[in-house]
Amino acid sequence: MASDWLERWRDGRIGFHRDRPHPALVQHWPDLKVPAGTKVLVPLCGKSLDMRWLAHHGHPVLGIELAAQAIEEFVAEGAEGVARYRQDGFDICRQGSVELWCGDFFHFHIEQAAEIGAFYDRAALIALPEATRQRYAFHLAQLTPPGAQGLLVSLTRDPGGPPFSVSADEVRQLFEPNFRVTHLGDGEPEPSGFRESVWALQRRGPLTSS
Ligand SMILES: C[S@@+](CC[C@H](N)C(=O)[O-])C[C@H]1O[C@@H](n2cnc3c(N)ncnc32)[C@H](O)[C@@H]1O
Repeated sequence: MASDWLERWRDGRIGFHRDRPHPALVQHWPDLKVPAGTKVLVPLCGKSLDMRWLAHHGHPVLGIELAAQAIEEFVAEGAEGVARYRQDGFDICRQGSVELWCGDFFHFHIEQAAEIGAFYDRAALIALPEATRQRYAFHLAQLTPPGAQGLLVSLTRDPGGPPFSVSADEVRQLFEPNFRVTHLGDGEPEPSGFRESVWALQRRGPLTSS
């Protein structure tokens, strides 16, 4: 629920945040061969430094995040000036080539996504309960044009969450209707019982709802 996430940010319970770019991004993004200049959608972006890594590698970034606090912390930790504006009900902060839309990912629609050509999901799918994950996969498909490439960092764990455990079968079942799905590998099991899995997704067309 939205209020739970806002509370987590307020209380500093953001164990998911990493203080350096995610190794799976650094390792696998170059293999996707997404041309520099392609705008990357980062759903449920938090204040992830992965966005700065993508920007540094020539990609305009569009992050969407519920918590204004996360966005303020992101821009406060950056060196460049910040432009602020409002569009279609979202408050937007732009810093360099990173624009951060504050609001609900499910309220972000195709008209606003016109220039998006790629996407990056680390800890977005797995932040959502099972019933919402189907909606997420379909919404992501609606926002991305045929041919768009993306990287997904998912996770399995003992029951509980968030983060929620999303099996390989579920990743395929969620995304295969609208994406070509390739399993790139699994991380080492962590002492916490978490184990990440990394996937390349490529948007097919046209859109299928099941
Ligand atoms: C597990 S964190 C991951 C953040 C980031 N991707 C990272 O790797 O650090 C999930 C984030 O999604 C945000 N969030 C949850 N539901 C959302 C929604 N419906 N729309 C936008 N952001 C959402 C939360 O506030 C939280 O910052």
